Amino acid sequence: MSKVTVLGAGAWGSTMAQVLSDAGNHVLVWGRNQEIVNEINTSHTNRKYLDENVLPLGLSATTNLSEAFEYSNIYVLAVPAQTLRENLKSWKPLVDSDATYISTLKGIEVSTLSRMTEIVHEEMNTENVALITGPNLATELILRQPAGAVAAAPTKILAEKTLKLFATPYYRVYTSTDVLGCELAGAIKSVIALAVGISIGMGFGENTQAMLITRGLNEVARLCAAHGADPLSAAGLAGMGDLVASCGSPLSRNRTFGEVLGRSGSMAVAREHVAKTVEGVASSNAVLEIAHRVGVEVPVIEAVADVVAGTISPSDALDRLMEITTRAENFIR
Ligand SMILES: NC(=O)C1=CN([C@@H]2O[C@H](COP(=O)(O)OP(=O)(O)OC[C@H]3O[C@@H](n4cnc5c(N)ncnc54)[C@H](O)[C@@H]3O)[C@@H](O)[C@H]2O)C=CC1
Ligand SMILES: O=C(CO)COP(=O)(O)O
Repeated sequence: MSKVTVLGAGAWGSTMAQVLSDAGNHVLVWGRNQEIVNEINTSHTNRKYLDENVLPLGLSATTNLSEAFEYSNIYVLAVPAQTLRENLKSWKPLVDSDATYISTLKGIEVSTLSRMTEIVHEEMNTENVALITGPNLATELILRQPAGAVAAAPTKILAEKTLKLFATPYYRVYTSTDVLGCELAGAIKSVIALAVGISIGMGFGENTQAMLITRGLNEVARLCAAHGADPLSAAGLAGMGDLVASCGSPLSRNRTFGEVLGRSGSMAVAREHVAKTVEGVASSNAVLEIAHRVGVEVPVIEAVADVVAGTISPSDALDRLMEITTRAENFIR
């Protein structure tokens, strides 16, 4: 049993806090919104993000950063990807120098093309950084529906430590030392879920979705291989697992955003409809640039990045995808 601080009181921070609490840890959640923090402490709910679900009664929350960082030296990060660096900079004077950081984020920083664990390395000057990722829709996990995840860290010891922190009878956590592959897979799935959503919004069915998911998986594997990561991470929970969950579920915010975008053709309408964290929108161009940097072709990701940028319509993007000359269907090439 450990003491753990969860940084972020949105859908995912609150869900991770419940899992950690169920796993027997003492958990304090930090959030910036006083009303939400009060609600967690008094009625044990977070209605804005998690409807009427009742959180563990032992779970408490604070807006006080000093209190949050004094509480423990295990910090679970659950803020949006694009704010992580500025958050870490402002938290730095308060953190324990021996702290362990566990990222739960699924995005790429637009301004630097950094992965989330790279940002923690850079800003906090530590190697003690793990991540937990996989097919984990908050709205299902908060109901304690059975789910699996992968805890990835640079060392087996840290990966095992992360597994032990999170594992519960309903949350099966596997380990990996392929941080790069697992993290890239998590960021890319957000983009592929947008592609699938767009196709649904355009009125297409399962065949189109299956093609986008499978070719999207291929893009994950090729990007992993080109970066020296294990391409087989693409076939695990972080890759295929998360693609199945996010692309297959109307609960995915990325898929839902894509659906509205595919139907309306308007980013403004989609933003209005899904006023939540939609990592694939912010990250699609960054993922594309990462691919271009290593010379990997990623047509599905490119189509999404162009639609999000407004340089091509959803239907022209799909036409473009369908016109690409097909080759042998190798998994990694
Ligand atoms: N919701 C889900 O099912 C899952 C989400 N994730 C990842 O978790 C991360 C967070 O997503 P969610 O919690 O779902 O989003 P959310 O939109 O539900 O909550 C985001 C939280 O971050 C806070 N926030 C926004 N800007 C901030 C800033 N500048 N500084 C500090 N806090 C700020 C918001 O107040 C809110 O509490 C994302 O990277 C997402 O991909 C990962 C797995 C599942
Ligand atoms: O990461 C998730 C599921 O694994 C959540 O997906 P969305 O961010 O698309 O809602």
